[in-house]
Amino acid sequence: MSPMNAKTPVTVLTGYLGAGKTTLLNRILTEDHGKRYAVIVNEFGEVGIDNELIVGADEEVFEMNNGCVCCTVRGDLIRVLSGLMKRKGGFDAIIVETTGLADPGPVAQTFFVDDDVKAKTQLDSVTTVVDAKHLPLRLADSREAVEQIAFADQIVLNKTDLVTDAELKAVEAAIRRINPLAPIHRAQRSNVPLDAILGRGGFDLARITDISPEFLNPAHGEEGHVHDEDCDHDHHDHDHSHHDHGHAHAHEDHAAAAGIRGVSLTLRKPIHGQRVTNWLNQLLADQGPDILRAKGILDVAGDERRLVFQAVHMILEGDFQRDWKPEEDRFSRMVFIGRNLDEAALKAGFEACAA
Ligand SMILES: Nc1nc2c(ncn2[C@@H]2O[C@H](COP(=O)(O)OP(=O)(O)OP(=O)(O)O)[C@@H](O)[C@H]2O)c(=O)[nH]1
Repeated sequence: MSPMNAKTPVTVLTGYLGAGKTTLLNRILTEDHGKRYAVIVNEFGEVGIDNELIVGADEEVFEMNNGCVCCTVRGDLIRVLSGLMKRKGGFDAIIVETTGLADPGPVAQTFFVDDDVKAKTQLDSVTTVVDAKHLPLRLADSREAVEQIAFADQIVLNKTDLVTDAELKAVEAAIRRINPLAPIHRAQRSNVPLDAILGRGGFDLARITDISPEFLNPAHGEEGHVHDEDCDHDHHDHDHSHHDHGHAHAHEDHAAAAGIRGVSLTLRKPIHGQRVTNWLNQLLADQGPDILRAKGILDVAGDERRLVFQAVHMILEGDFQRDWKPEEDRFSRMVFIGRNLDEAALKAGFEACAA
């Protein structure tokens, strides 16, 4: 399962206007890490201050042949990536910075769909930079801001210098409600350790348990649970201290206003492989436009390996990966992030897939 080491990892960097993406990018480009990064910036026709960076991409989004409006890819990005991959020597990694108002969906889907891109690159993560001070406002007024959090494999919670500890916890709680899965890295001036965010395989479920152990653990509680110190660890990041549960329910309404939230489901019985595949395919076909992201690790009856899957809207990919370890507690878990999610129906559908 690792043809991926031949592929160049790509980080999609997203985040609302002014969140700190360029600050992070500058750190990536100037720190002494001995790696060669190519940066692709999409400028939406503006001449931005970003244009010293390596390559520009035009906004060119198209629908895929299946006619689903949620399935779009970036033609410009495919061309720029293909061009980069042909360069002699290549790059250790590629960063795609999207502008603050972009929907990360089409960018992420590009990596699943185009054969050439798929053969040569590997989406490492969608990394979203969030402004801790302004997030509450953005969640209330900007659908893009909510979607960027929903799509994230990991989140850089920046500008923590501008908020109190209580505000910070409230912001984390609001993020968790939308995206129960993505590790949150607190930062000032985007000073997150680069090795904590790049090359972590955040998009690839093979490593998801390394990154967010809570993903495989039984749920701590109901929807809206604020993770405690056992959750959300990034093992390289020592400045996290979640000593309490923050009870920041005042922010619930913001995410609710955009209607996007995360639902996570756990089943402690082996799953019937074909049944779960059929169910997921049907679910995504019916609700793909509303389901922004889904991820899961499944204990399939009769197989010693963990089945992992990952979806962006309707595009679903799944793979048997490493064996369950003998001492490992086996169970199946999936997370859906989207709007209009019917938790009871999802739960019933999932449970019906038991072997
Ligand atoms: N106080 C404070 N300011 C920050 C921090 N990080 C970045 N800034 C400032 O916030 C402003 C925006 O940062 P950028 O890195 O340009 O943000 P961006 O996300 O690239 O913004 P766009 O290109 O507009 O989408 C700049 O003036 C930064 O100096 C931080 O942690 N704390």
